[in-house]
Amino acid sequence: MKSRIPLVLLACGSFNPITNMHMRLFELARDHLHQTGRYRVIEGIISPVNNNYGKKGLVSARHRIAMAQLALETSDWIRVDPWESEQEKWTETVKVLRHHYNESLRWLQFRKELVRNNWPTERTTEDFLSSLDPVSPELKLLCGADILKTFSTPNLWKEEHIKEIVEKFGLVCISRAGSDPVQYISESELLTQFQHNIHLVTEQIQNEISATHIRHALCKGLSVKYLIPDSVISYIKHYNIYTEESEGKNKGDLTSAYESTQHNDKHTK
Ligand SMILES: O=P(O)(O)OP(=O)(O)OP(=O)(O)OC[C@H]1O[C@@H](n2cnc3c(O)ncnc32)[C@H](O)[C@@H]1O
Ligand SMILES: NC(=O)c1ccc[n+]([C@@H]2O[C@H](COP(=O)(O)O)[C@@H](O)[C@H]2O)c1
Ligand SMILES: [Mg+2]
Repeated sequence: MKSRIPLVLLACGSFNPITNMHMRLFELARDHLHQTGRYRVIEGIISPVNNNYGKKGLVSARHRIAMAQLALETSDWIRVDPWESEQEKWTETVKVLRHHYNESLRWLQFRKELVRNNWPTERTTEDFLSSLDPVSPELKLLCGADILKTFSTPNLWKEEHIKEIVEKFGLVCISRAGSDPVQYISESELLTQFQHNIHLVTEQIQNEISATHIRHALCKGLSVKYLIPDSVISYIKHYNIYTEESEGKNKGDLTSAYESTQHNDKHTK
């Protein structure tokens, strides 16, 4: 395992709320990447989208992050990162990838400094030194197949961003009911060109868990037990998060966040 490329998986999305399937995406991706014999997955990061994303029914990032933290208490390798949600506005996904990539390089630099300065002397055992991986980790975007479909939605993703995602970073895409990733790739010249950097993973135990279904069930007072962790159910009940009122939030027009970014870009050039 040591000679393999260290790899970090980043999943972007609403996580409104986090579901068991969101966490399974990481387990499926890690198994698949390990089976290639080339990678060693070292970390998983969940990045809940900014409040300004403008998606229908999107509740505050404060709650979405707290719920993800509770859900991830049972994982020793996946964590939630608030950076994206703390920005002033919605951040395009490629910029979130760039941020986390730079962070992983900074962390690597920091660890190299530790070794160079021979710190901590008491723990500078063979074991400790060998745990300081000198190889830069790769960072890949982890998503469900529905995201691949949105790449062809007019005005939603910039062409150069899709190119950077599939060329520089790479994609791990998990199958999802109703989505045909092989078809989306064949229909896109760009995705076809970089398909060697797109890992398609099939979930054999099919299900149709979606956060929208969970929210709708909660609004109707129906049980969501065994679809999301008990700790998250308790949190939702405690703060009465998903109600008809919360479902009515925003117009659900996803291009509005994108258009405001375009507008700002024009004015900062
Ligand atoms: O209904 P919405 O609110 O859209 O919620 P969702 O379940 O699709 O969840 P997110 O949008 O927060 O998705 C975050 C990521 O998880 C993926 N994902 C969520 N549920 C999935 C499932 O059941 N199978 C495969 N991918 C899934 C999705 O494609 C995104 O890449
Ligand atoms: N141009 C872009 O970078 C772009 C466009 C649309 C959605 N996204 C991201 O994809 C994810 C989609 O999440 P939802 O499925 O919850 O809408 C979000 O993290 C969002 O920020 C990115
Ligand atoms: Mg979704």
